[in-house]
Amino acid sequence: MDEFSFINSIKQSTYKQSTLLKGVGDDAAVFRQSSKDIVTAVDTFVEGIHFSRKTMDPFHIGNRALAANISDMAAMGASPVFYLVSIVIPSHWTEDELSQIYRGMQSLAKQYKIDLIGGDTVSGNELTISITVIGYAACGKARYRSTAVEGDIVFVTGTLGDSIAGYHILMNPGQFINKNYYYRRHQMPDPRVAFALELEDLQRVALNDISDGIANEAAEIAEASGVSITINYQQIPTSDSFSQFTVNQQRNWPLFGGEDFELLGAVPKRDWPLVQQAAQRTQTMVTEIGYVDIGKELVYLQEENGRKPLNKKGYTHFKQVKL
Ligand SMILES: Nc1ncnc2c1ncn2[C@@H]1O[C@H](COP(=O)(O)OP(=O)(O)OP(=O)(O)O)[C@@H](O)[C@H]1O
Ligand SMILES: Cc1ncc(C[n+]2csc(CCOP(=O)(O)O)c2C)c(N)n1
Ligand SMILES: [Mg+2]
Ligand SMILES: [Mg+2]
Ligand SMILES: [Mg+2]
Repeated sequence: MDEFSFINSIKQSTYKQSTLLKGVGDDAAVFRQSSKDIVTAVDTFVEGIHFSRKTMDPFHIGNRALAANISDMAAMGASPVFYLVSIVIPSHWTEDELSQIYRGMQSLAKQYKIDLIGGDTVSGNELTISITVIGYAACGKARYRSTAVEGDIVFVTGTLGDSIAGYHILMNPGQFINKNYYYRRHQMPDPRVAFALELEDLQRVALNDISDGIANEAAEIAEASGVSITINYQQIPTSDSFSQFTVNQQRNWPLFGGEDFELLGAVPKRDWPLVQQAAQRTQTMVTEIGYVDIGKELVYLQEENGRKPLNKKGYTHFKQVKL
């Protein structure tokens, strides 16, 4: 199959979004929007860095690549509407595998009613998928990392550390409880869009999605807002069967593991009940894990024996730490 028949094979025959004027098939896509704020992001997914053939099937690769981008929309309080896919394909990938990658994306796209409106196809050495996502936020309601204020409650959705646990089990096959749960959390994470949109009535909520681990993500909120954040270690939510992992893994994974694609947020105390109601309406678990303080843009970890600065350790490209 050549580049052009490949593009034809992945082109949607109809589009779901009524604002689209031109999708795949010209030099660029066109959509018209006047009443919403447009939110856009791009994230790249590379073989050997974000996945290997051991950790993901082609379907998961597509699904996970798009999920990471949709998660950035959730973190902005935006509803995803369009995506563009730039793909670098090594020659050994078969037509069937490529079509599975696109099926993985399409299944999420169907769930979120989003359209593939463009992209680029190139041959190359490492399978690389770079997805640009476009979303809409209600005017003035995009959520920024820079809006946390002293006295806010810090919360997180879901449970943390599951994705790296899934990765660990995939890489070290053996006796583990709830393997399929952990695989799913690593291979097909659920972005928290519904929950984030349900927060629309809140005047202020700082949000960040957890791609690199809460230590890093909390630091991003602290730096952007010019505040410090204290996380209470005991309150960090983990899944029921997490106790099967070693003491070190149980400690490090929820803080530094990353790729959970849960949301970390900060809201005024008075709005915490509204956050809990939004969580209930969208069947999302939400846990208070700390608070915002004035201070030096630092993150602290509170434990029984006191409070210490939490290193910005986590997944950082070019600088890898072993967990
Ligand atoms: N190469 C780049 N050129 C221009 N802007 C960039 C580049 N890389 C990142 N950015 C910008 O830096 C900011 C932070 O990006 P970052 O990728 O850390 O966020 P993220 O997508 O939430 O995290 P992750 O990539 O871990 O999912 C964003 O505004 C992003 O658009
Ligand atoms: C094969 C393989 N090796 C390592 C990892 C771990 N990993 C890779 S990227 C990343 C952070 C998010 O990246 P980004 O900042 O680009 O969003 C993490 C935790 C993996 N998933 N698969
Ligand atoms: Mg990014
Ligand atoms: Mg993000
Ligand atoms: Mg991202």
